[in-house]
Amino acid sequence: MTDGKDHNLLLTVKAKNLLLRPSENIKIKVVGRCRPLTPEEIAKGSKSVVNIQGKDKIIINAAGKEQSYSLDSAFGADSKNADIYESKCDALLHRALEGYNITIMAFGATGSGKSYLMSGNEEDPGIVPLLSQKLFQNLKQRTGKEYMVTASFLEIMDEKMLDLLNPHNNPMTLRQHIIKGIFVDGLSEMVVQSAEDLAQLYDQGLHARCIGAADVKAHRERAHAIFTITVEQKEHQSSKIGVRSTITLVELAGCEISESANHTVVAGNQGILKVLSALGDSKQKGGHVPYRESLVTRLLQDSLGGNCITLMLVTVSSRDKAYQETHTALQYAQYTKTIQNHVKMNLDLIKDLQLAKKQTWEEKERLSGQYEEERKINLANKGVLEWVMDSMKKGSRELQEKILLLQKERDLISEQYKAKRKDVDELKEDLQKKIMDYTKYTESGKKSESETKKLVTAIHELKERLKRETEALRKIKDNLSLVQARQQQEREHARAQMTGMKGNAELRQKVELEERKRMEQEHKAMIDEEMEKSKLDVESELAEIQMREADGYKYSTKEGAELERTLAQLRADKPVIAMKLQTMQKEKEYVEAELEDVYRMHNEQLELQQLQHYQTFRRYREMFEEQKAAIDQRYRQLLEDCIQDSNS
Ligand SMILES: Nc1ncnc2c1ncn2[C@@H]1O[C@H](COP(=O)(O)OP(=O)(O)OP(=O)(O)O)[C@@H](O)[C@H]1O
Repeated sequence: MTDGKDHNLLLTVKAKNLLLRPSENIKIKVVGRCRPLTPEEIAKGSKSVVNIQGKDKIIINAAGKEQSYSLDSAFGADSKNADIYESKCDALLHRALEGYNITIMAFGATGSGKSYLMSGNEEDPGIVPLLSQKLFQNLKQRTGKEYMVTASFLEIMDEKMLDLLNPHNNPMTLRQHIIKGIFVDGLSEMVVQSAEDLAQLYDQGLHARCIGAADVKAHRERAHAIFTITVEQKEHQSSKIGVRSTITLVELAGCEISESANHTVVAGNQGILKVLSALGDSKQKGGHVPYRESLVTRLLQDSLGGNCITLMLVTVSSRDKAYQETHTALQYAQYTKTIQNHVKMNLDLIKDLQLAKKQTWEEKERLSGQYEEERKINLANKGVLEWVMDSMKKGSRELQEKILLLQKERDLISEQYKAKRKDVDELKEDLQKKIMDYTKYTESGKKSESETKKLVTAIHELKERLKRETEALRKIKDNLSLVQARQQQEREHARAQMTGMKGNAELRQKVELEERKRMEQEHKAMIDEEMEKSKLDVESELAEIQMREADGYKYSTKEGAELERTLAQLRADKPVIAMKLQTMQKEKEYVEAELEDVYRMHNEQLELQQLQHYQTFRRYREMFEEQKAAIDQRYRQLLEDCIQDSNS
């Protein structure tokens, strides 16, 4: 046994040995893919201005100019994703299995075909599903080797990270390790057993990308998605890890050039573009590379100029209106072509170099199991409980999509509601202030007719505006309630399906508990908001009474004014109480349904137990009868033997 100090020393020495291993210089390969015009673009009269010449040239013929870009390879509009995978990516997978880190990243303007290329569809599967299939086919053919495959899926948007496989709110930080390189501490790493598992995780992660995004397109323009597969291989029964490789599959945010004259680049990609320029632009080469300016460049530091074999897939649209974006993407592709990576094989990572205990296979399996439970609950928390349960059953896509769409619609309306609510509150405050000013003015005794008229007109105009805005707010709220009700209906529907699910009772219970908590939180927020609104309503009514009094309106008695105030308070309290009742009713119904489920499940279990008891009883009876028959037989035999003995 070594103590902590010796262990660290050993680690450093071994790490240094690894670092001293000679590296190979390999340039980043850049492959272009021009997508065809979509049917909608054709219908709108768009023209194609991009052509492929030979095997590696992309020609843009637009704005009266022809410009040619030379890449490592180029694929045209009629190419299939599988063509690109077979000729450009499969060899990289083999390098990964030898122990190299590889990265395949899709880069291009918004709508240029990055998702189509990386994810594809049923007829034309993308690079990620194709690579997943091939990975397991290859691993299965490696006799005498054990392997462990894990996957993680990260989204980076506006410098924030989201764990797409397990959307938790725990902190995640970028860390650097002397052997492992840069990694995200806190990101879930799931152990996968088959290509199907891997494809399902990827698919679920893609769904999670859209959850809660009001505008999916805008979201994807700004968000990077990084799917990482790690493969560890070792000889059977060996304690050495042997070969470890990381396969990083990246879909970068769309680099959009605005159609305006100043051609600004959207923020999502600025970090990447700066790094590509610093590494590849001959005018900037040799200078500082701003990796640390953005999360995505820090994370991809090894892929761009480090220890990794990298393939960049540049996607462009052939659409005439997109020609400027196409030029820009290809310009950066030219820079990328010249970037030199320094690649080493990740061999002989013996046990001492494992990243603490977390890296043992057993520990990874254990953690992955833990994440699996946690991620279902986290996904359920995001309002997609039914989707999680459903995708476990592998079916009913329609229902999943419906619930996701409703969630998005609800988020969108909630945003509208919040914005309108803010306007209305501001107007109310403004009105109160104006009324107060008016009261002070009337109390000052220096009344002039024109000034009074001006103040009163302003108050009336404000009141009219407030009325209109309040009406608009009410409509949005009705809309929101409608979507909420539809969502509730779908949930009930899914819940009914879910209750048909046998087994996994513990998980179901956990998910149900989370769902109930979520509902209670939602209700609390609704009530708080209604109370806040009621407070504002009362204040505004009181201000009005004050104005009436200032205006010389005489209540018949002093109590009259007081009564009016109390009435205002009660009027405002009414909707709060109604809402409390309504939410309590809903919670009651939910708990009743839950109880019914438990009762039914309990009965089913009871029946099952009775059946099992009966079967056990029957088995015992059979055994007893068999033994009784055997004893009878033996007794009879003994008797016969005795009779024979006495006769002889
Ligand atoms: N090779 C292709 N063949 C046929 N259609 C394609 C191809 N590539 C992309 N498309 C179509 O072009 C449209 C835009 O593609 P896609 O969504 O993949 O672009 P993107 O670059 O991922 O966009 P974003 O940055 O907004 O996510 C989609 O309708 C897609 O189906």
